Amino acid sequence: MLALELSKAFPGFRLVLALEAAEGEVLALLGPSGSGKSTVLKLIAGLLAPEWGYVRFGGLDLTSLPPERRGVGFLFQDYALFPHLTVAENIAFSLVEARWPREKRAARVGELLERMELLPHAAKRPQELSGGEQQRVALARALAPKPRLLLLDEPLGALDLRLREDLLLFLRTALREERVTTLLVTHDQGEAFLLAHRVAVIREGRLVQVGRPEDVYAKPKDVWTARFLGHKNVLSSEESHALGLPARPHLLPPWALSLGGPGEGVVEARLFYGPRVGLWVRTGRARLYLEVQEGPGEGAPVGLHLDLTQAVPLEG
Ligand SMILES: Nc1ncnc2c1ncn2[C@@H]1O[C@H](COP(=O)(O)OP(=O)(O)OP(=O)(O)O)[C@@H](O)[C@H]1O
Repeated sequence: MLALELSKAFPGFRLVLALEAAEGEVLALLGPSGSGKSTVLKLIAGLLAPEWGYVRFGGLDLTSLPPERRGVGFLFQDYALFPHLTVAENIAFSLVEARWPREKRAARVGELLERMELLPHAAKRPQELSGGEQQRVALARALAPKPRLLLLDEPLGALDLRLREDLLLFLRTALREERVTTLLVTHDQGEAFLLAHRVAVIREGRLVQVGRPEDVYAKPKDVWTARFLGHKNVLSSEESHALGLPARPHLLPPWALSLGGPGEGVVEARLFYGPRVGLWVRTGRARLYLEVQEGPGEGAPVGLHLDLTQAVPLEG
């Protein structure tokens, strides 16, 4: 198990955080830019020293160990592959350093080349690879020495959208197959939801909420978290009251809205996303968003059915 309690201050910023992750768990640290996610990873890796606190992993206190003795693998945003080494040599690099015997090394590299679908590229140099392929090599290199704890900082950050999607599913399988305890930093809630067993939402150096993706999404703690997780129907106290809910902020989750009922709304915007259509509907009492497979055009009158029993009260 990974357990940590850490505090670190920079001018204008303070991190105070306690977290736990089970053996083999993928835990995502999800927060906006500047919330302190990378700082947490650096503290765990030993690249920064905390003001106070500890990092324990597998019954061992890592807090005072230098980075190289922590048994932690990491993949940071600006991963740099060694340009003069082949793909296979890049992956083997840390195994050579750690003095793995030749046969064991070859077997592990072969296993990772296969798992990462890099076999055809084994003898190439990094500059002959696409961005996505390079990213897979970097991941294989981080996994090679079988770290017990893996730290990933925006592992898909530098890639374009389509590559991100491909690699996302790939990474998901790799982490689960390797069963390595992983802390993953991202500002993208979709990425966190897909990759992680649990998500820790971080804001301004503090933990806001932690839980399974499904639970955090369905029951965000407060208005900020609901918005950050991508919810569109976050009602103010006034809007809640106008809809017949108690006068405090509420979330209407997507499953609380459907088309139908008396046509008291007007489609203000119709957003075509391909597999789905987003509709912003203005009613006399609120402006609400829902997604449907097909929907009426802008300006069309439309009925909205709201299931208010699904409304989630939010802290302000
Ligand atoms: N070495 C440093 N010296 C001073 N301030 C720092 C240092 N490192 C980070 N900070 C500040 O600490 C805060 C948190 O930074 P951090 O990099 O942890 O955020 P983040 O959530 O990882 O952001 P991003 O998603 O943009 O990488 C920021 O305000 C940043 O400016």
